[in-house]
Amino acid sequence: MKTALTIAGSDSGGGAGIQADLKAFSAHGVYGMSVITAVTAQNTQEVRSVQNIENSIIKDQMEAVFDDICVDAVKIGMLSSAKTAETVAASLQKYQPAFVVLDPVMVSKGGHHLLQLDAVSALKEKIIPMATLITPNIPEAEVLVMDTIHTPEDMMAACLAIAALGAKAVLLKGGHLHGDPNDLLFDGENFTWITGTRIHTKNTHGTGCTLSSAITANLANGASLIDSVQEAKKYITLAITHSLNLGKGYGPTNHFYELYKKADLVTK
Ligand SMILES: Nc1ncnc2c1ncn2[C@@H]1O[C@H](COP(=O)(O)OP(=O)(O)O)[C@@H](O)[C@H]1O
Ligand SMILES: Cc1ncc(COP(=O)(O)O)c(N)n1
Repeated sequence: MKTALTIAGSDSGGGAGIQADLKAFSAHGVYGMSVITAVTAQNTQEVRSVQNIENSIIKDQMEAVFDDICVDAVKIGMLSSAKTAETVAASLQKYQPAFVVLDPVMVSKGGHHLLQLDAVSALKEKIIPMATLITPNIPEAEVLVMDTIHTPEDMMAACLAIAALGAKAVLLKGGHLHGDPNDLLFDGENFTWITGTRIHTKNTHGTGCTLSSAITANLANGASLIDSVQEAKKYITLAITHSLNLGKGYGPTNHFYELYKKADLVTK
Protein backbone atom coordinates (compact mmCIF):
# COMPACT_ATOMS: atom_id res chain seq x y z
CA MET A 1 0.00 0.00 0.00
CA LYS A 2 1.22 3.51 -0.82
CA THR A 3 1.61 6.04 1.98
CA ALA A 4 1.17 9.79 2.47
CA LEU A 5 2.09 12.10 5.34
CA THR A 6 0.18 15.26 6.20
CA ILE A 7 2.00 17.99 8.14
CA ALA A 8 -0.83 20.25 9.26
CA GLY A 9 -3.09 21.55 12.02
CA SER A 10 -5.85 19.60 13.74
CA ASP A 11 -9.45 20.80 13.21
CA SER A 12 -11.62 19.59 16.10
CA GLY A 13 -14.69 19.99 13.86
CA GLY A 14 -13.26 17.38 11.48
CA GLY A 15 -13.83 19.36 8.26
CA ALA A 16 -10.37 20.75 7.46
CA GLY A 17 -6.73 20.20 8.44
CA ILE A 18 -5.37 16.81 9.50
CA GLN A 19 -8.84 15.28 9.73
CA ALA A 20 -9.82 16.19 6.14
CA ASP A 21 -6.41 15.10 4.86
CA LEU A 22 -6.58 11.63 6.44
CA LYS A 23 -10.14 11.12 5.16
CA ALA A 24 -9.05 12.05 1.62
CA PHE A 25 -6.01 9.73 1.80
CA SER A 26 -8.25 6.83 2.92
CA ALA A 27 -10.76 7.47 0.13
CA HIS A 28 -7.85 7.11 -2.33
CA GLY A 29 -6.69 3.83 -0.79
CA VAL A 30 -3.54 5.47 0.61
CA TYR A 31 -2.22 4.84 4.15
CA GLY A 32 -2.22 8.18 5.96
CA MET A 33 0.17 9.49 8.63
CA SER A 34 0.30 12.85 10.41
CA VAL A 35 2.63 15.40 11.93
CA ILE A 36 0.48 17.82 13.92
CA THR A 37 1.78 21.41 13.92
CA ALA A 38 -1.04 23.04 15.90
CA VAL A 39 -4.30 22.12 17.59
CA THR A 40 -7.26 24.35 16.73
CA ALA A 41 -10.51 24.49 18.68
CA GLN A 42 -12.69 24.87 15.60
CA ASN A 43 -16.14 24.08 14.22
CA THR A 44 -18.03 24.95 11.03
CA GLN A 45 -18.53 28.52 12.29
CA GLU A 46 -15.26 29.68 13.83
CA VAL A 47 -11.76 29.04 15.13
CA ARG A 48 -12.00 29.60 18.89
CA SER A 49 -8.36 29.11 19.86
CA VAL A 50 -5.05 27.72 18.59
CA GLN A 51 -2.27 25.95 20.48
CA ASN A 52 0.96 25.64 18.52
CA ILE A 53 2.79 22.38 19.11
CA GLU A 54 6.29 22.68 20.58
CA ASN A 55 9.00 22.51 17.91
CA SER A 56 10.86 19.62 19.55
CA ILE A 57 7.64 17.55 19.33
CA ILE A 58 7.16 18.50 15.67
CA LYS A 59 10.74 17.39 14.95
CA ASP A 60 10.17 14.16 16.90
CA GLN A 61 6.97 13.40 14.95
CA MET A 62 8.82 13.92 11.63
CA GLU A 63 11.69 11.68 12.73
CA ALA A 64 9.42 8.99 14.18
CA VAL A 65 7.62 8.68 10.83
CA PHE A 66 10.55 9.01 8.42
CA ASP A 67 12.99 6.85 10.43
CA ASP A 68 10.60 3.92 10.29
CA ILE A 69 8.09 4.14 7.43
CA CYS A 70 8.48 4.77 3.69
CA VAL A 71 6.69 8.03 2.83
CA ASP A 72 5.54 8.15 -0.81
CA ALA A 73 4.25 11.75 -0.72
CA VAL A 74 3.97 14.65 1.73
CA LYS A 75 1.26 17.29 2.04
CA ILE A 76 1.85 20.46 4.07
CA GLY A 77 -1.06 22.52 5.41
CA MET A 78 -1.25 24.91 8.38
CA LEU A 79 2.24 25.85 9.62
CA SER A 80 1.11 28.54 12.08
CA SER A 81 4.45 30.12 13.00
CA ALA A 82 7.83 30.96 11.48
CA LYS A 83 9.57 28.60 13.92
CA THR A 84 7.29 25.73 12.90
CA ALA A 85 7.97 26.41 9.21
CA GLU A 86 11.72 26.36 9.92
CA THR A 87 11.48 23.12 11.91
CA VAL A 88 9.46 21.40 9.17
CA ALA A 89 11.86 22.67 6.48
CA ALA A 90 14.89 21.30 8.35
CA SER A 91 13.30 17.84 8.63
CA LEU A 92 12.28 17.81 4.98
CA GLN A 93 15.84 18.77 4.02
CA LYS A 94 17.04 15.76 5.98
CA TYR A 95 14.61 13.19 4.55
CA GLN A 96 14.09 14.56 1.00
CA PRO A 97 10.62 13.07 0.24
CA ALA A 98 9.89 12.56 -3.48
CA PHE A 99 6.75 14.75 -3.54
CA VAL A 100 5.84 17.76 -1.39
CA VAL A 101 2.41 19.32 -2.02
CA LEU A 102 2.17 22.65 -0.19
CA ASP A 103 -1.22 24.20 0.62
CA PRO A 104 -0.06 27.59 1.97
CA VAL A 105 -2.90 27.91 4.51
CA MET A 106 -3.12 31.49 5.83
CA VAL A 107 -6.67 32.42 6.94
CA SER A 108 -9.70 30.24 7.82
CA LYS A 109 -13.04 30.69 5.99
CA GLY A 110 -14.27 32.52 9.11
CA GLY A 111 -11.31 34.97 8.94
CA HIS A 112 -9.00 33.57 11.66
CA HIS A 113 -5.24 33.81 10.94
CA LEU A 114 -3.79 30.28 10.77
CA LEU A 115 -0.35 31.56 9.72
CA GLN A 116 1.13 34.36 11.78
CA LEU A 117 1.89 37.44 9.63
CA ASP A 118 5.61 37.27 10.45
CA ALA A 119 5.72 33.65 9.21
CA VAL A 120 5.10 34.53 5.55
CA SER A 121 8.79 35.15 4.87
CA ALA A 122 9.77 31.77 6.43
CA LEU A 123 7.13 30.12 4.24
CA LYS A 124 8.53 31.86 1.16
CA GLU A 125 12.21 31.30 1.91
CA LYS A 126 12.26 27.88 3.58
CA ILE A 127 9.19 25.91 2.46
CA ILE A 128 8.18 27.06 -1.03
CA PRO A 129 11.57 26.12 -2.59
CA MET A 130 10.96 22.51 -1.41
CA ALA A 131 7.49 22.24 -2.97
CA THR A 132 6.82 19.93 -5.90
CA LEU A 133 3.49 21.75 -6.16
CA ILE A 134 2.03 24.74 -4.28
CA THR A 135 -1.77 25.19 -4.23
CA PRO A 136 -2.62 28.78 -3.14
CA ASN A 137 -6.11 30.22 -3.31
CA ILE A 138 -6.46 33.76 -4.68
CA PRO A 139 -6.00 35.64 -1.35
CA GLU A 140 -2.94 33.49 -0.47
CA ALA A 141 -1.42 34.08 -3.91
CA GLU A 142 -2.00 37.83 -3.48
CA VAL A 143 0.01 37.75 -0.24
CA LEU A 144 2.80 35.73 -1.88
CA VAL A 145 3.13 37.97 -4.94
CA MET A 146 2.17 41.21 -3.12
CA ASP A 147 -0.29 42.16 -5.87
CA THR A 148 -4.02 41.82 -6.57
CA ILE A 149 -5.43 39.09 -8.83
CA HIS A 150 -8.70 39.62 -10.73
CA THR A 151 -8.36 38.25 -14.27
CA PRO A 152 -7.09 35.05 -15.95
CA GLU A 153 -4.05 37.10 -17.09
CA ASP A 154 -3.40 38.12 -13.46
CA MET A 155 -3.57 34.43 -12.52
CA MET A 156 -0.96 33.53 -15.15
CA ALA A 157 1.36 36.30 -13.95
CA ALA A 158 0.91 35.17 -10.32
CA CYS A 159 1.78 31.56 -11.22
CA LEU A 160 5.03 32.72 -12.83
CA ALA A 161 5.89 34.91 -9.82
CA ILE A 162 5.21 32.06 -7.37
CA ALA A 163 7.25 29.62 -9.47
CA ALA A 164 10.07 32.17 -9.31
CA LEU A 165 10.01 31.72 -5.50
CA GLY A 166 11.20 28.15 -6.11
CA ALA A 167 8.12 25.93 -6.31
CA LYS A 168 8.42 23.42 -9.18
CA ALA A 169 4.73 23.75 -10.08
CA VAL A 170 1.83 26.01 -9.09
CA LEU A 171 -1.90 25.28 -8.97
CA LEU A 172 -3.63 28.63 -8.45
CA LYS A 173 -7.20 27.92 -7.30
CA GLY A 174 -9.90 30.17 -8.73
CA GLY A 175 -12.66 29.36 -6.22
CA HIS A 176 -12.52 32.87 -4.68
CA LEU A 177 -13.08 34.71 -8.00
CA HIS A 178 -16.57 35.33 -9.44
CA GLY A 179 -17.96 32.82 -11.91
CA ASP A 180 -16.93 29.21 -12.33
CA PRO A 181 -14.08 27.95 -10.12
CA ASN A 182 -11.37 27.46 -12.73
CA ASP A 183 -7.92 26.60 -11.41
CA LEU A 184 -4.67 27.26 -13.29
CA LEU A 185 -1.81 24.76 -13.30
CA PHE A 186 1.70 25.91 -14.23
CA ASP A 187 4.08 22.93 -14.32
CA GLY A 188 7.23 24.99 -14.83
CA GLU A 189 6.76 25.07 -18.61
CA ASN A 190 3.10 24.98 -19.61
CA PHE A 191 -0.19 26.39 -18.36
CA THR A 192 -3.28 24.16 -18.14
CA TRP A 193 -6.72 25.37 -17.06
CA ILE A 194 -8.44 22.90 -14.78
CA THR A 195 -12.00 23.99 -15.29
CA GLY A 196 -14.93 23.57 -12.91
CA THR A 197 -18.60 24.49 -12.51
CA ARG A 198 -19.62 26.46 -9.43
CA ILE A 199 -21.74 24.50 -6.97
CA HIS A 200 -24.00 26.81 -5.00
CA THR A 201 -23.52 25.72 -1.40
CA LYS A 202 -22.19 27.24 1.80
CA ASN A 203 -20.54 23.94 2.68
CA THR A 204 -16.98 24.64 1.56
CA HIS A 205 -15.09 24.11 4.81
CA GLY A 206 -11.93 22.16 4.01
CA THR A 207 -12.10 22.42 0.22
CA GLY A 208 -8.45 23.49 -0.09
CA CYS A 209 -7.29 20.77 2.32
CA THR A 210 -9.34 18.16 0.47
CA LEU A 211 -8.00 19.15 -2.96
CA SER A 212 -4.34 19.20 -1.92
CA SER A 213 -4.66 15.86 -0.09
CA ALA A 214 -6.34 14.24 -3.08
CA ILE A 215 -3.46 15.46 -5.29
CA THR A 216 -0.94 14.10 -2.75
CA ALA A 217 -2.68 10.70 -2.67
CA ASN A 218 -2.73 10.52 -6.47
CA LEU A 219 1.02 11.33 -6.61
CA ALA A 220 1.67 8.66 -3.96
CA ASN A 221 -0.26 6.21 -6.12
CA GLY A 222 2.09 6.92 -9.03
CA ALA A 223 0.01 9.27 -11.19
CA SER A 224 1.65 12.09 -13.17
CA LEU A 225 1.31 15.68 -11.90
CA ILE A 226 -1.32 16.64 -14.48
CA ASP A 227 -3.37 13.46 -13.93
CA SER A 228 -3.10 13.90 -10.15
CA VAL A 229 -4.46 17.44 -10.39
CA GLN A 230 -7.22 16.59 -12.88
CA GLU A 231 -8.44 13.58 -10.87
CA ALA A 232 -8.28 15.61 -7.65
CA LYS A 233 -10.43 18.32 -9.25
CA LYS A 234 -13.06 15.63 -10.00
CA TYR A 235 -12.74 14.44 -6.40
CA ILE A 236 -13.21 17.91 -4.85
CA THR A 237 -16.14 18.59 -7.18
CA LEU A 238 -17.87 15.42 -5.98
CA ALA A 239 -16.90 16.17 -2.38
CA ILE A 240 -18.55 19.62 -2.64
CA THR A 241 -21.54 18.33 -4.62
CA HIS A 242 -22.22 15.83 -1.80
CA SER A 243 -21.00 18.14 1.00
CA LEU A 244 -22.51 17.60 4.43
CA ASN A 245 -25.02 19.90 6.02
CA LEU A 246 -23.39 19.61 9.44
CA GLY A 247 -23.13 22.50 11.89
CA LYS A 248 -24.48 26.02 11.58
CA GLY A 249 -21.64 27.48 9.49
CA TYR A 250 -19.63 26.25 6.50
CA GLY A 251 -20.31 22.50 6.42
CA PRO A 252 -17.57 20.01 5.43
CA THR A 253 -16.75 18.21 2.19
CA ASN A 254 -17.77 14.55 1.87
CA HIS A 255 -15.10 11.82 1.64
CA PHE A 256 -17.50 8.90 1.60
CA TYR A 257 -15.46 6.17 -0.03
CA GLU A 258 -18.32 4.48 -1.92
CA LEU A 259 -18.98 7.75 -3.75
CA TYR A 260 -15.53 7.82 -5.32
CA LYS A 261 -15.40 4.12 -6.01
CA LYS A 262 -18.65 4.44 -7.97
CA ALA A 263 -17.25 7.41 -9.90
CA ASP A 264 -14.15 5.30 -10.66
CA LEU A 265 -11.83 7.88 -9.11
CA VAL A 266 -10.16 5.57 -6.62
CA THR A 267 -6.80 4.66 -8.15
CA LYS A 268 -5.32 1.64 -6.46
N1 LIG B 1 -18.52 26.53 -4.87
C1 LIG B 1 -17.64 25.74 -5.52
N2 LIG B 1 -18.05 24.88 -6.48
C2 LIG B 1 -17.17 24.09 -7.10
N3 LIG B 1 -15.85 24.08 -6.86
C3 LIG B 1 -15.38 24.93 -5.92
C4 LIG B 1 -16.24 25.80 -5.20
N4 LIG B 1 -15.47 26.50 -4.31
C5 LIG B 1 -14.22 26.09 -4.47
N5 LIG B 1 -14.14 25.15 -5.45
C6 LIG B 1 -12.94 24.43 -5.88
O1 LIG B 1 -12.44 23.79 -4.71
C7 LIG B 1 -11.02 23.79 -4.71
C8 LIG B 1 -10.54 24.54 -3.46
O2 LIG B 1 -10.53 25.91 -3.78
P1 LIG B 1 -10.69 27.16 -2.87
O3 LIG B 1 -12.01 27.14 -2.20
O4 LIG B 1 -10.38 28.31 -3.77
O5 LIG B 1 -9.52 26.94 -1.84
P2 LIG B 1 -9.39 27.24 -0.30
O6 LIG B 1 -10.22 26.24 0.44
O7 LIG B 1 -7.92 27.06 -0.09
O8 LIG B 1 -9.87 28.64 -0.11
C9 LIG B 1 -10.61 24.43 -6.03
O9 LIG B 1 -10.46 23.44 -7.02
C10 LIG B 1 -11.81 25.32 -6.36
O10 LIG B 1 -11.88 25.64 -7.71
C1 LIG C 1 -6.45 23.23 10.93
C2 LIG C 1 -6.93 23.90 9.70
N1 LIG C 1 -6.20 23.82 8.56
C3 LIG C 1 -6.62 24.43 7.43
C4 LIG C 1 -7.79 25.14 7.41
C5 LIG C 1 -8.24 25.84 6.15
O1 LIG C 1 -9.40 25.28 5.64
P1 LIG C 1 -9.87 25.43 4.14
O2 LIG C 1 -9.44 24.22 3.42
O3 LIG C 1 -11.35 25.54 4.21
O4 LIG C 1 -9.23 26.65 3.55
C6 LIG C 1 -8.55 25.21 8.61
N2 LIG C 1 -9.70 25.89 8.65
N3 LIG C 1 -8.09 24.60 9.73
